Amino acid sequence: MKVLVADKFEDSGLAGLRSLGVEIAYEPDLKDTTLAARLAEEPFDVLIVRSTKVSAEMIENSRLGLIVRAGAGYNTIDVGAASARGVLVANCPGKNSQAVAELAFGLLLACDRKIADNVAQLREGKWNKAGFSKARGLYGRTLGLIGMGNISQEMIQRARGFGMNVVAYSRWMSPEIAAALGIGRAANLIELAQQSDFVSVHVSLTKETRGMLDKKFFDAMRNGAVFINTSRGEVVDQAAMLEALDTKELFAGLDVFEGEPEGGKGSYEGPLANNPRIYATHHIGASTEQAQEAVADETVRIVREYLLTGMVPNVVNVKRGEAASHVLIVRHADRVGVLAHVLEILKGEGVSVQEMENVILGGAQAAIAQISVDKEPSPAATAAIKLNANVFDVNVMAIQR
Ligand SMILES: NC(=O)C1=CN([C@@H]2O[C@H](COP(=O)(O)OP(=O)(O)OC[C@H]3O[C@@H](n4cnc5c(N)ncnc54)[C@H](O)[C@@H]3O)[C@@H](O)[C@H]2O)C=CC1
Ligand SMILES: O=C(O)C(=O)COP(=O)(O)O
Repeated sequence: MKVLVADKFEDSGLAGLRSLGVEIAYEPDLKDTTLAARLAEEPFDVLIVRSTKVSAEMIENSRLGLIVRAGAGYNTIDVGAASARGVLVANCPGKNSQAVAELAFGLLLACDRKIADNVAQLREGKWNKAGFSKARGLYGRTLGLIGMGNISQEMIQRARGFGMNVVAYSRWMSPEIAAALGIGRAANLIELAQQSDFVSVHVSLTKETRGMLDKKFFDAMRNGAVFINTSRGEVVDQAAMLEALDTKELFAGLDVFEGEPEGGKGSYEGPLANNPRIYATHHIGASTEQAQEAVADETVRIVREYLLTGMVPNVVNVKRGEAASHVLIVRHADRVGVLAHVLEILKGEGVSVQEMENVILGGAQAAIAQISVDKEPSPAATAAIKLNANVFDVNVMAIQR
């Protein structure tokens, strides 16, 4: 198996991959055309990336079977194109969430105490205790969280340590779950903005979340509030945020930017770099030793499972049973050709198999195949399946959703 690592990756992860006996090409500077050319020229089975973009063209001109996002957000991978070519995409959920929560709190405190400006002025030889004595403080204030995934859950624990109240907006969090987490629940983003002194965004970038934090949201924020974004720049309407920094006297702590450079070095001259109301970091949320080691371990686990079993943990592009309407349960003698017989009959009826599992029972005499299909096979097809001497029985069940 050939594995291409096209991003910076921990030594422990490279050692873990080597111990699997796979052939590794570690080329962390590949991107855009150089990555496309490399994938087209050599038949790699697995591609490992961090924030490096993986386009449809790269996927289509490759022999990849698996793309691993060594991190959480996979918006930089054309998952639709991967699905269309039968390429699995997996990520490492929850492995860097503590690191991101730590940075989000760093930005939150930095915005409240203007730490970067303190440092900058002292380095210029200026003492300005008077100018920097207007912080609001965190204790007793309300932190509003957007999204309730791995990072938000880490944020709750840290907010508790600072004596903050937490309110969250989430699509799936019921009042009971909010109560169990010991936090408040905002019915929508406007309510969240109105209730929060500090807002921190932790949603994945999707077509629904792109530009989700718009002018209406920023208009609803409290005057002088702090806005933290460590998720993705594109979740925010940048013009609306920039306007609100002035009109609502907000401060923003940002780790991510629309159109940020790929990789470790580059230039950035966007409108967010020089605004005195913005404290910005260089997309370093996940970049702690602990987080990178945890991500590397998980990446090695994913590749190991793929290599040894063909199964992939944390796949993000398998749609389990969504198109299936019926399931066939075929109890049969464990003999060569039985499943081929069943599939041949289904094919003759134009019935498409969605998922299939065949388990062998103790003693290795008999097996049960569960085959989910996109429409109900006719009674004639079921009868034809039963005609095989090695088929004991066939049941067809409608899937209840
Ligand atoms: N700055 C950095 O270095 C890092 C940034 N991230 C970013 O943070 C994001 C969140 O990370 P995790 O919490 O680990 O992911 P997660 O998958 O555990 O949580 C994402 C949450 O977003 C919610 N969500 C998605 N669409 C939504 C919508 N339309 N409305 C409301 N909620 C919605 C989901 O329900 C889920 O609870 C990642 O997708 C990634 O973009 C993640 C790790 C490092
Ligand atoms: O895990 C994520 O979603 C991140 O944004 C981390 O990005 P990185 O691996 O540091 O390029």
